[in-house]
Amino acid sequence: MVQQFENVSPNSSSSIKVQAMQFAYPGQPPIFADFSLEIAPGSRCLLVGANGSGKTTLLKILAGKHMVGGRDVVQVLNSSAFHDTHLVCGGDLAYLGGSWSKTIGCAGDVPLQGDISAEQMIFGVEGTDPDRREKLVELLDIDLQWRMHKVSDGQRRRVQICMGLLHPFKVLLLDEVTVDLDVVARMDLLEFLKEECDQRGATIVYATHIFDGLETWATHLAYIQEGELRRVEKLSELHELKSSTNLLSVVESWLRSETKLEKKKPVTTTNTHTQKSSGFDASPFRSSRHMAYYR
Ligand SMILES: Nc1ncnc2c1ncn2[C@@H]1O[C@H](COP(=O)(O)OP(=O)(O)OP(=O)(O)O)[C@@H](O)[C@H]1O
Repeated sequence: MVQQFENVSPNSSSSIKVQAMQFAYPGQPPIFADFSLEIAPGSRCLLVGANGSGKTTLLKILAGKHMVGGRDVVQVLNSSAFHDTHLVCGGDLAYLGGSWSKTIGCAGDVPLQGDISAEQMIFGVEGTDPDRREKLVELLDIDLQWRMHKVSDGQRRRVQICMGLLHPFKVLLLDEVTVDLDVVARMDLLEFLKEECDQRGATIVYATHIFDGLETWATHLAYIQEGELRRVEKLSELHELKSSTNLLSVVESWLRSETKLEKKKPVTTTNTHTQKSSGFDASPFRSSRHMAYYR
């Protein structure tokens, strides 16, 4: 069944449309078996779930980094996320995830670092509007003289974010990129992204474990458990949020109840089974979800 945000009128086209998607990494059981989701233009959707639940995999699929099914299965802006390369090449679809390494290459086992300035990185992106570039450099408080191999993790992250936002995207996929930012940079960036949605109708999907300040920022929330879409709702209609102090405690209670369900399983089995399960349960390798911690 397709889950759709309630503010999408039947006639409006979705920015993102996933229909009955199946996906597995080679040699692995499927992460997504029958996954459907629609996101309306202008939405700021938080993607939440436990470590290993499939958030990064979903964002990468939406970003066209994995080929999944036919052309109709994963659609972004009415085009195939994987097949229609103009989406990414033209800048309409932007993905910001992962973190930059200081290493730009290696000679045998020896890592090599290049001496490149922030200015060279940012001005190296062609076809950008100088006013937008200046606004982003100022917003992210970037010193164009920074040498990229000498800056801090947060400073390097600012340059990465700046480059990713230079083109006025229509759909932006964010995979926990604010993690290294200080609180001022993070709040300023969130405000900028909100304006992009409100003023230009851009759509943002943001996977995160940090919920500070997001109660008023996000319009929607999608919750994934082990590749299954458990909830997708307007934030203003999330009934748990009305009786909880904040989003963090709502998501915490969801994830804690996942753990409780799993821990209950061995209790219902026979003694022999229980003993085996207990031994396995004590192992750090007991499930892919827990394996996520060791990556
Ligand atoms: N390249 C890969 N090959 C095989 N399995 C993978 C690969 N990448 C991720 N997985 C597995 O896919 C599942 C989903 O991983 P994914 O990275 O999408 O989770 P996540 O929700 O983003 O987790 P986190 O919150 O830790 O970032 C996990 O079980 C993970 O071990």
